[in-house]
Amino acid sequence: MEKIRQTLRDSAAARWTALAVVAFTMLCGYYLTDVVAPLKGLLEGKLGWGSSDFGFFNSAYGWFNVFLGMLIVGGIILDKMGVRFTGLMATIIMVCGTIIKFWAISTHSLDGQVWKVLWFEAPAQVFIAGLGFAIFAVGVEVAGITVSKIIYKWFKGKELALAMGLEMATARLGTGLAIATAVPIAKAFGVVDVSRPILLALILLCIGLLSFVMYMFMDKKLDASEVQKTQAEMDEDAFKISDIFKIITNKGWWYIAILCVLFYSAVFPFLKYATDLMINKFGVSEELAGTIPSMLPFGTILLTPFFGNLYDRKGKGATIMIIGSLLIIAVHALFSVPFLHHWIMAIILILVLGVGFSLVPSAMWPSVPKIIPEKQLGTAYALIFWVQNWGLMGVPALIGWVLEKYCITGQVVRDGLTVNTYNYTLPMLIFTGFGVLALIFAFLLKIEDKKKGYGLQLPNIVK
Ligand SMILES: NCCCC[C@H](N)C(=O)NCC(=O)O
Repeated sequence: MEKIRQTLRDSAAARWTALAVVAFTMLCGYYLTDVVAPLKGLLEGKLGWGSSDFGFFNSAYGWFNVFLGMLIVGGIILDKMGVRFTGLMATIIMVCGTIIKFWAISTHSLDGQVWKVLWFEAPAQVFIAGLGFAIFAVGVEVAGITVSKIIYKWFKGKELALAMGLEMATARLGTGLAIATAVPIAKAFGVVDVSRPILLALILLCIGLLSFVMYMFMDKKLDASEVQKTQAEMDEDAFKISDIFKIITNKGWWYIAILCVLFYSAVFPFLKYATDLMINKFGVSEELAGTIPSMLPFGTILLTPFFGNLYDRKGKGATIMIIGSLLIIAVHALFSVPFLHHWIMAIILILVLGVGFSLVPSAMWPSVPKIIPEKQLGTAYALIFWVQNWGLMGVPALIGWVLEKYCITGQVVRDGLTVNTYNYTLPMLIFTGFGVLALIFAFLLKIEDKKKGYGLQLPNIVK
């Protein structure tokens, strides 16, 4: 009887260790991504950043990923050069971008300078910090698609959605820690220093880089344990530029990409303003304001793997995405109601948002390999991230602009610093609108799945 060949993938210890190592790198990346958001008030009071400066800085996340198409380039590099090269390149880029951002926030050499670049006028510090963030964002996004491909490599036909859910949960731990710790770290030792949390993030990222180097050894071992392909098979499997055309002419892929941009636009940009929302609408003190939004990522830490596991075993991926979108709509709509301003309500809504934010990603990312073949997977994920980055870039800037133009209600002195107060009804209605559109695309995806038989409603584990 022919013996079934075992590879390193078949060792549960090896594949879960590989997951833990790359997930830690993502945790470090997400910490830096979100560490500035809770500092909005301090940036306004200490460094003179207005809401539109803050929105402009946050939009830098997409400058290179979107306009220079760096994410797409990253996806192509991933499919051509493999996960080791691309992951290492991405983590080094993250570190470089963070060094620039840290310098911009900590230096006084840019004080008083205002630059005008294209249509945008902002303090030089905002531009340079944005430049660092934009470079970092290329790294963290390319790392994200690389890690998705790594997980697929180790977990296909096994606990794929659970593994992806656990990776996202670990990354969200980075977001939660960033939101909860940024203000206390900036205010530690009795001296307010907004660059201090960024320095901590930089140190974490260097450890994340080392962690990825460790993964590279595991990846080499995995490749060595698998059946070596013949030249003909390798040629057949090689990624071709024409594959991009195949991806973007796939209706199912478009539905996922559009659902992704709409859904994430209602969550990540919301998180950037959530601390400020807690202060302005729910009257929470600045010290504690980050605690409530930080419950969202912490809530998703258990639920994303839980729903991933459910998808692996029971299927119903498209339905999971529909329910998640419904929850997002309900939460943002309730956040926009002016008379619901008790902090307990804020906690309840954030927790429900956490459920919605666990449901959609736990089903969406593991569904991509059901629609797109493995050799195009890096590019397919990269293109989805690219579409998504339009939202991650545009929506924070839009909300910052809306706040400054239509929502200022007065000024207060907090910790000796004069800052604006805002009415968040309009921004929350905008977030609700994204949820409604996401729901429509979740339904369209379900219909397309029924037509094409992608198997989104089927379990991932092959028995
Ligand atoms: N604040 C981090 C933004 C990461 C965006 C990334 N493109 C992504 O969608 N990753 C999957 C996830 O659910 O975090």
